[in-house]
Amino acid sequence: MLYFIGLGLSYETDITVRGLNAIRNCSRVYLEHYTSILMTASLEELEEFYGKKVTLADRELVESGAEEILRDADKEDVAFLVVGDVFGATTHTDLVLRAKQRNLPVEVIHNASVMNAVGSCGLQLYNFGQTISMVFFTDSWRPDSWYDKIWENRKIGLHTLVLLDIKVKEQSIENMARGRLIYEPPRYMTIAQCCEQLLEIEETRETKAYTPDTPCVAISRLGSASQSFKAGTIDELAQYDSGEPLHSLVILGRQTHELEIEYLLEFCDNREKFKQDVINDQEYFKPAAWVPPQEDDE
Ligand SMILES: C[S@@+](CC[C@H](N)C(=O)[O-])C[C@H]1O[C@@H](n2cnc3c(N)ncnc32)[C@H](O)[C@@H]1O
Repeated sequence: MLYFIGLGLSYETDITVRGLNAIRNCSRVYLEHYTSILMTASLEELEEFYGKKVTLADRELVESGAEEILRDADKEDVAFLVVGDVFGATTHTDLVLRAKQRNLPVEVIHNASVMNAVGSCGLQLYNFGQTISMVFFTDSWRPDSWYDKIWENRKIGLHTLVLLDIKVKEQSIENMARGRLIYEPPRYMTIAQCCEQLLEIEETRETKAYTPDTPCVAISRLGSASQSFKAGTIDELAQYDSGEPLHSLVILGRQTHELEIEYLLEFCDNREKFKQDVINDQEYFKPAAWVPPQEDDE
């Protein structure tokens, strides 16, 4: 059996009882290690807790060396662990499909994901639109296809969850070109970096999917003892020190409910200003008034 097991958001003990039991019967255990990190447990702590050796699976192993992970999964139990939920990142459906194409038995054991735990900032999950990923800009690569998705979400009044890039095993261009397997220290995008990139692309596009005054909420270290939320405009959060990773951002939609706003007021510096920012943003993005179709009198 190939088990895909979600680990939850933070602690080694966030795993479900069913997930833990499955791991204990596995002959090989892989931990996916490029889309997210378990914030409060090291590899050694996980190994001790499971009583098993755990192999870190980087992007190369999962995408190019998948055969190694799938090997003999019809004869023995193998576990592929994912921080959060298995399907909280888009990449893992590919591995599930490959296993199914080889007729390997697959079982998924779910867990909490940033995609649902984000509700603890007070915004209702039912009011979210498409999630976007913000990648680190480089001098020559500043992708902005996410901008259109924010625009689409905001046009129909929905919130946008922005997941922030992490680079845990990255080679410099020079080391890559020279074939040297030397990796840069891990990097995690901060809320301020994300907001600066949002502002830069709005300045280039100028179609006002959002403005510097659009209200947002910064979500840091969700599910850990130090989880924190900060509500403010994009401009304000571009100055915010979000601390240790991991971080996500939510750009508010126009349909923000008054209970959602009340919840968010706990997390802002100036309640009156934040309320006014929400009203101004809603006014700005208000859809054109509905005009009934003209009756044809003839
Ligand atoms: C590609 S997603 C993977 C999500 C994961 N599989 C899950 O289901 O939660 C990784 C990104 O989600 C966000 N994220 C994940 N866990 C988080 C947490 N505990 N607090 C805040 N943001 C988090 C960060 O932006 C991180 O870079």
